[in-house]
Amino acid sequence: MTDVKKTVAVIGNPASNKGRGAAIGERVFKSLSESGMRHGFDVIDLTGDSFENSLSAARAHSDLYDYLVVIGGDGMIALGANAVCGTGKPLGIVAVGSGNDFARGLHLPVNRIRTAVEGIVGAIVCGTHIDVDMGHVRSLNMEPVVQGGSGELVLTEAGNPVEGFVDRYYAGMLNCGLDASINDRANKSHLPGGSVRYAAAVLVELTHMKRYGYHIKAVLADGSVDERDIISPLVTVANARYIGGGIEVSPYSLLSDGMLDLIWIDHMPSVAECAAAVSDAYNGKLLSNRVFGWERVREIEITRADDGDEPPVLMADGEYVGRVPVSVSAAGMSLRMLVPPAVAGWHKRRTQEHVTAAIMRDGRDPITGRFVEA
Ligand SMILES: Nc1ncnc2c1ncn2[C@@H]1O[C@H](COP(=O)(O)OP(=O)(O)OP(=O)(O)O)[C@@H](O)[C@H]1O
Repeated sequence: MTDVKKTVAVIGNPASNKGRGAAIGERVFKSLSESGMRHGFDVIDLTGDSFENSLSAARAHSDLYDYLVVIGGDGMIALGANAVCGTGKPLGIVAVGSGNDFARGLHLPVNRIRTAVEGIVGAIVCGTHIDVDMGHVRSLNMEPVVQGGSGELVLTEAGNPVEGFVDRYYAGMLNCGLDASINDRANKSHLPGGSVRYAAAVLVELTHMKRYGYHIKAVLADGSVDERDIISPLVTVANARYIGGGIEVSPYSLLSDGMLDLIWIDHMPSVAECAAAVSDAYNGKLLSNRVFGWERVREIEITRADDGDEPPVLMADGEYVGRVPVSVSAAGMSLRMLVPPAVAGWHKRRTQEHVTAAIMRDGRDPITGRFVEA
């Protein structure tokens, strides 16, 4: 490290895990502070009493720190990403949530606090980081604002809905249909373990799928525009690969390609097709299944189609976002992540060629996304 003393800001989630989150936060703070004494950096705590307050503190005090470390699940990573995206300040993560899908996709330790802290210290000392893409979702109209944790409307003192524009980055996926309902059900479940909750929610939600009406206008990888209605139970705009504690919904996602992956259910699936899709989702072959459409997009507008049901409240990284109409774009290489040298090396090795090989294996055309007929 250089002679100028650096500062690491830490943000935990004291409310998580029935209060265990506070103890985990203290443990990480203590451990990082001890390393700081050895390696010459300071540690400060910017944890607030809510998601919004922690995010505001991270933004308002950005001049006080050189690195931000968040402790928790995908929601906390979204908090960190929205605080430092586009600033060049590296984000470290101690993944101790219920899903931890972004950390999993990055090959970072999951639910291993000591290893995660050692990795962060190693990255600071060695100066290793990787730059990754983010999804960026913005409202096209002023809409009622929803609470991130519950999806309930935010009300004025007089009880009227507060209106505003969504403008946020997401690391994992923007869930616009059945996938948002699954996420919602899993969040409210009392079953033990994030992946068990998610799998149970998948099975329930598959039994009453709706035909949501979306109109999409997407700019594809080659610059061409795809505009049409999609009447479907599921539309997802993925930046990263996993959701629900390890379900690989977007196996072709590459965090350094400046693209997002649009995935949707192409036709109402039969029971047999649903069963095949569930099994494919756990072995990385979901998109070999003809129930799903896939397209690689640079940006996309999602509005309400004349036909179909009203899409639910959208979710991103397990948090409620707001309703369509929205525009979504890839913010290429906009988030700098603190990763130890071994993880930085793994990312260099996962290239476009690997992804293209998986697309061809699944029988799709890498440009159009359509299945290539034999
Ligand atoms: N300081 C805080 N006080 C209270 N609640 C918070 C605070 N920070 C975040 N939250 C809430 O915690 C939830 C997200 O927690 P987190 O991402 O750590 O865990 P998780 O949901 O178990 O993880 P995963 O998304 O990986 O399943 C959100 O609903 C968020 O609004």
